[in-house]
Amino acid sequence: MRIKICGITKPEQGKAIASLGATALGFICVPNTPRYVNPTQIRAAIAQLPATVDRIGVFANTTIKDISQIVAATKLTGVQLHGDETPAFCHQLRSLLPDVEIVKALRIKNTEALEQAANYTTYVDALLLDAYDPQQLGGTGKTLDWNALQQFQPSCPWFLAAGLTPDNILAALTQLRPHGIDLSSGVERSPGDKDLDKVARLFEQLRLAIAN
Ligand SMILES: O=C(O)c1ccccc1N[C@@H]1O[C@H](COP(=O)(O)O)[C@@H](O)[C@H]1O
Repeated sequence: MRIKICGITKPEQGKAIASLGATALGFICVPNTPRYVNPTQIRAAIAQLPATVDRIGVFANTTIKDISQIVAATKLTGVQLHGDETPAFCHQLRSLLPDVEIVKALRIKNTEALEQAANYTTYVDALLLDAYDPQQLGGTGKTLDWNALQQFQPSCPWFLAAGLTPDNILAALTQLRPHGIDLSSGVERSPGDKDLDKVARLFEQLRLAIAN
């Protein structure tokens, strides 16, 4: 299973989280949000990472030009689209950046929102399910109704996000079998300041999940 820790702002924390076992790190490229990092900060963090760790930039409601410039400047391996990007936008982005992983986040307000998934699967590498919040695009710490996701089986890989923590990850994974998980606020002291003890506890819990 892929394990993505998102909202990295400090290079030394990114390095430590990668060595604890994260397969992907996420960098928030959405200006005016609390975990925002600019391309210089992303480059500094990526310089500390082994090449095997995926580096995903999180964007929302911006232009293809903006995304492609930041990808070129930072060598991100993937982009997560966390706003209202359409399937056509994903298709266009994929044509321009064929070697970059595209993850479309769906912010789930109700069960109908899950039906959008099928419109994206042809154009993206993976989907990501996050919670809907009227004020914040992401990093809300709100959980999804895992029971309502039991039938969610898109034709592409998917990540479960939304309020996952070391304390609830086992419960989530007993109900669902996503291809990946994504955590941000659940392993933090404050926005953008990751708590390495919480990250270590997450990996202990995941080892338990694999053993059972
Ligand atoms: O984390 C942010 O600040 C953020 C800002 C804008 C778009 C997305 C953002 N974060 C994403 O939110 C989810 C879940 O976060 P949490 O675990 O509930 O705190 C995660 O995919 C982040 O990439």
